[in-house]
Amino acid sequence: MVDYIARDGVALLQVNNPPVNALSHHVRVAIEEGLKKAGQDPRIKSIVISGKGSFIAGADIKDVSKPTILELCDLIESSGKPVVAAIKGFALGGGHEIAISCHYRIAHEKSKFGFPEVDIGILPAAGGTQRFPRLVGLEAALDLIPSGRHIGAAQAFKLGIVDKVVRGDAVEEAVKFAKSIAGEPLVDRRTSQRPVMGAENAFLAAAVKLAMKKKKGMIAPIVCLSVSFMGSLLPFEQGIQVEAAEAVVVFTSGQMGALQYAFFAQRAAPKWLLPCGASFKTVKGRPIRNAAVIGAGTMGTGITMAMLNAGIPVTLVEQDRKFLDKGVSLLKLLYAGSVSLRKITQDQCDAILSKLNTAVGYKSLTNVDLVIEAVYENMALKKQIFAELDRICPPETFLWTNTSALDIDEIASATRRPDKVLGTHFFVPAYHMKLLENVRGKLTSAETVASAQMFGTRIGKIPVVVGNCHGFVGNRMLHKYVYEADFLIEEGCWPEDVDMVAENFGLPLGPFKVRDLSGLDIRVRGLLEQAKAAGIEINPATRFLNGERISLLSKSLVDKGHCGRKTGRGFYNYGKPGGKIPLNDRFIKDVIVEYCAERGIERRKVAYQEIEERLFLPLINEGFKILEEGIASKPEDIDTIWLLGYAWPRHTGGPMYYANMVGLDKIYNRICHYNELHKHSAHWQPSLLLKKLAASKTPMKDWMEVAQASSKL
Ligand SMILES: CCCCCCCC/C=C\C/C=C/C(=O)SCCNC(=O)CCNC(=O)[C@H](O)C(C)(C)COP(=O)(O)OP(=O)(O)OC[C@H]1O[C@@H](n2cnc3c(N)ncnc32)[C@H](O)[C@@H]1OP(=O)(O)O
Repeated sequence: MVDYIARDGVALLQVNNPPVNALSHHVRVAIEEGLKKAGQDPRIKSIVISGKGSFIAGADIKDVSKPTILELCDLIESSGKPVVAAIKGFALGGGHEIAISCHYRIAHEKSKFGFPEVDIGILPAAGGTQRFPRLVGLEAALDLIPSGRHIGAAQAFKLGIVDKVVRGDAVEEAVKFAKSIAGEPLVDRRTSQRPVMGAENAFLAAAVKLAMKKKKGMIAPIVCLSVSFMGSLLPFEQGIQVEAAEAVVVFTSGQMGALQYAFFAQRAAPKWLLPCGASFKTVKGRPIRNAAVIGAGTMGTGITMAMLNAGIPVTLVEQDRKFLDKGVSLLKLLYAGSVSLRKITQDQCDAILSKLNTAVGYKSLTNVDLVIEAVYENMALKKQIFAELDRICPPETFLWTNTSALDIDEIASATRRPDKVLGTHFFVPAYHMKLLENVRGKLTSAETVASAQMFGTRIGKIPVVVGNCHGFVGNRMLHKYVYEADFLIEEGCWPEDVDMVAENFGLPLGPFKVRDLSGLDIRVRGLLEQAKAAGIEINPATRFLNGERISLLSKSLVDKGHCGRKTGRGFYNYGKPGGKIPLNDRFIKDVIVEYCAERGIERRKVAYQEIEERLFLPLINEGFKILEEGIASKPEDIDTIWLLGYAWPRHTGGPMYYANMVGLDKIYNRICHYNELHKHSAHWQPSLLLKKLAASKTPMKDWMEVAQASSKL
């Protein structure tokens, strides 16, 4: 766990706990033993702490509550022999706290530093909230501790975290340095003994405001701020007492469990398993050497960029030169923006763009490993494209479709290779959003799934395999939330009432602000197409479609020119087309009241609790139906989709984890209650799996056993 290597008067303690050198209990004990051994050996004059491969990525998240890192940090700092941290890779969390307890820090130029504790719901409670401000000053500490942000070695040097940045072997350099400082006094090298620079509170309010915005609803960042600030006014030992007392607050808040769950859920989600038993362990994917994207709209260019950024050569294809040129200009503009923001250099930008080819028509696609079609959502068009691609592309080429809801099997039926057809549901903007829903059809092969998962990871996404149904996992659940939001308005809420509840729950924007952003006309068009497909003519009195309650409120607004932000008015008034600040509007309220009156809907006061339950319970219920049907293979997949694709508040773990926290029996009873009241909405019919799990009180880790046993009956 920790190798002890004594050489020329220096004891090198090298942590060896793959994959990331997490500080498990045994590692902590072994470092302590090494320090004691070195302290007692008169031949040893100085000590170096390093990690094999990387430095230390922090406490082991599985046993984070064992509070011995604090003592370890004190032991390091109080050592009579100089201790030097040799940092390669990551010095995070408890690893960072160990580094700043050392008397000196030598770092490789590519190393990274940060306090990600807040993102798993805790504090740097091994003295980090007290030592760090003493090392870098209060302003930088109040920026870095609550944000959880990683910084590179160059910035760490500027801030005074590291004493020297090296290009070569950090351990060798540290050992050399440790020898050179043997016997030197350490008084001013003990971080805890320094005063806090910049302890005036002018920037405290700004830091609190920022933490409330960026880490909405999370307790740990705010506690970090207050503890670091209070500590700056106190002697170190008293600051440590405050830190310990506040650590209990975050450790017992419930958010820690949810955030730790989210951390592991996100890492478990790419590990796929199909109902046939094939899995990431048994099937290898085929690497993608080159690809083509059909469609140079927002999605197509975004997907192209995601691939180019990962070094995959891409041919961007359109049927019309004008559209192609427009897409390429947009793409070049985005890269130019990255250059001017210094996210990439001009040379990197040129290297990326050198891998971009363009084509009008599909004829040139005779030598590609993968084609991703990203035209607009129209089944007939997609089938026509797939049939043509099937004729032109080599038989082994994967044909994937970017769709957010359409039937993958029907698209695959247009080809002679349905085993190589799969849905890749990217989220907007596709070059940035981390989530990729990989949708397997009935005939999609395990090799295709494995290849899509490998591809997703390569382009920097978290890929999650889901089954084929309307809307897949994310949008299928979202639709229920959107429906209920509309019904709440019909029944008496104003848009701002509903949005406030959703935002208080932790979502960045409520459903109506989101709708204004994406455009009301889009949903209305979808609804009208659905009605047309069902052979139903919509008229002002229509309230049901195929026996299901629908709301045409958006249509009434669109008919009056309210299409959202782009027209300056939607559910809110934005002052001008393209305006960004939503204002409540009497005229919009009049439209709502008139709409209800025309349909004889009596408006009433809807309580806060009802709004919250009606927004989130149908979505959760749908999640259980998705598990029951095998559309998702584990609850972690659903939660990952919601955390990454829909900005679900991370400190509640995701909808399935949240349901488990609230209690499945309570969730089930409330769904039954609303099912009694809303017979015309199938989304209130309780999931059978939820019913079983609630009755059996099955722990979350065993839900899938119950789901699988039920599906075999
Ligand atoms: C009652 C009151 C008591 C009060 C007592 C208070 C005491 C508290 C004292 C101290 C506080 C200190 C806390 C901490 O240090 S918390 C941990 C902080 N560190 C992190 O959050 C880092 C998390 N890790 C990462 O960000 C990344 O893993 C990475 C950047 C280091 C590397 O990324 P990458 O190369 O992409 O690898 P993966 O993320 O895929 O990880 C590989 C593998 O390793 C597992 N893993 C990573 N980090 C940890 C960890 N810290 N603990 C346990 N396991 C970890 C990860 O799950 C992957 O596993 P796999 O899926 O099985 O392969």
